[in-house]
Amino acid sequence: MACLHDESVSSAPTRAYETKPQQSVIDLEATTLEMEAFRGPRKMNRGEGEGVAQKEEIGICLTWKDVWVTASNKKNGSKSILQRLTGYAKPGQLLAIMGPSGCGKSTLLDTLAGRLGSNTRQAGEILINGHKQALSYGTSAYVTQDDTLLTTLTVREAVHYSAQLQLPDTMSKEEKKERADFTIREMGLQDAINTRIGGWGCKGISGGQKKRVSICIEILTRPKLLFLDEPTSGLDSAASYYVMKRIVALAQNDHIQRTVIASIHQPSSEVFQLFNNLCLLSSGKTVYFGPASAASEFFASNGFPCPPLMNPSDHLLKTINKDFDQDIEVGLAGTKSMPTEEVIHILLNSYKSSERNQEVQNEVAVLSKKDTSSLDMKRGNAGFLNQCLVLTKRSFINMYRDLGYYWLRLVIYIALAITLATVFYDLGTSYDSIKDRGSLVAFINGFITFMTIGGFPSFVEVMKNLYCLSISPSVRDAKVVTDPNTARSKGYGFVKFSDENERNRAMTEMNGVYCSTRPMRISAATPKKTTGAYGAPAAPVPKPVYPVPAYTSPVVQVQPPDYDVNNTTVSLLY
Ligand SMILES: Nc1ncnc2c1ncn2[C@@H]1O[C@H](COP(=O)(O)OP(=O)(O)OP(=O)(O)O)[C@@H](O)[C@H]1O
Repeated sequence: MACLHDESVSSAPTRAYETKPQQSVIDLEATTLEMEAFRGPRKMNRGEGEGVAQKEEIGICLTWKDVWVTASNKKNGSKSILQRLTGYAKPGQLLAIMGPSGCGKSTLLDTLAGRLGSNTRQAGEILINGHKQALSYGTSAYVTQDDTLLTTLTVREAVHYSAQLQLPDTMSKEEKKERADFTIREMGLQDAINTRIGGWGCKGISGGQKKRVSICIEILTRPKLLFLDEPTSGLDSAASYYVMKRIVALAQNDHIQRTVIASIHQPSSEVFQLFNNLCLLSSGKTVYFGPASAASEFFASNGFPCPPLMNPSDHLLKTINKDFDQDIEVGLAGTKSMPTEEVIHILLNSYKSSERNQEVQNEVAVLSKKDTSSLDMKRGNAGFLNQCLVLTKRSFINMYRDLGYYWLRLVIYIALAITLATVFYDLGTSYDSIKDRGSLVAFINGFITFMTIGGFPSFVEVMKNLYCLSISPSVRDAKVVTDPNTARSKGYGFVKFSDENERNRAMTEMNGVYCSTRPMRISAATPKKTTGAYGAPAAPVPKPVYPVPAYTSPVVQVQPPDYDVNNTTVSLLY
């Protein structure tokens, strides 16, 4: 069974928030210095490396060779998205994936992270340190383009709660807090630590800070491989620069040589200089792969030099963007006169036959043969009971601060109670009063049912996650844990597997795998119980409400609170 933590449970329409000043660029510079000081000799936390001495951990070399991705749909048949891509990402380095919109940047990132959609097929070889292996929980992290944060929490709360949930029970609460605080500092967020995240209807931290909070949460487990999808989207050039600088600092961390792969739209020249390697795509093909600093030279050698004082990344993207080729015909494309199709053709052929391409093939061959089998791939997370307690506490804080969800409902219920009491006052004991009482009960039931519809969107989000799990042939049963009073999802659920082997396999292979928009956090839902959580009586036999169209017959069911059918269960958080 699976325990899903739902970040999206009740995002508030209106909230009060603390008025902490926004972090400025100057603050960020100060932060960098503070961070360096903070990074000085320190005792390692448990989980960062079990020993006291700091030793450099083995990094992750990711290589991919001749990767093809095709997507198919009923209307258009199959379409090739990526074609014969070869490349590598090394520890301590930042690889940027660039290209015009729709060229396949996100698809490449998803392919490498193993989170392609079900309507896609992939071919080719993707190796982690020379081995074909799944990325397990804690080894890698994926920061999506959209921030999924609870808007009512402060930065400190958001990161602390995530640390309590993600880090193993072998770490004490204090150690988890220390890790969270260190990570907040690492991302330069200490000045905004007590500011609420904020969202629609209430201003909280800035977009760049939100992005850094998302990164913070993802790197709590100290992943060695970090995927970032458009980490600078929606940010101004200064904020983009400081976010990227933090990311580079993460890659070159003292004792974890992280491998960072980021898809990026439009880097400024300063941001461009931060990239170690660049993968430039056009319509799913490699136009250039190699050191970012040599990309302009490659273009110049093919007759497309970067004009003086122009941002090199702007030049690269402008040269291979064919979306606006009709502008050439009407003379709106400035000095550009050759059709872009032709330009791309020249560059693709030139790269294919270049020494650079040969170097990349050789490097991939060398990295693929490297034996680093001692890579630690398994990491634990918090126990089931601990997760339940943390989630309940966090959910309570979220509801308490959410004007729409909690306080407005309270006011509505009080107003309704007064109205009904006035209308149905002094019914008496006559035969007619029985009908009146019946109407009153029917009205209240109808009203409460109507009010619970507000929780439906978050319920759907959790169902999506459970569906992902339910399509596995080994899954026998799944349920979302809901509030018995409101029918609203509590943000987690359970999945039951056919046997313990299947459960153990799922716990190894599915931890951290993306379902819908978030990574799953799976752990054993023990101990076996005959009563509900917190001493509640055992749940009644569940009523199936959500049939899953699968080849076995797993059924996602909605049940009243937490109980564990048997020990072949896992809890799942996201
Ligand atoms: N699962 C899919 N099914 C069908 N088509 C897909 C699928 N995934 C991606 N595509 C198509 O592949 C192309 C590349 O998409 P992708 O999202 O990788 O581009 P991108 O370079 O990240 O774009 P942007 O920069 O605008 O985000 C697009 O035309 C997209 O419609």
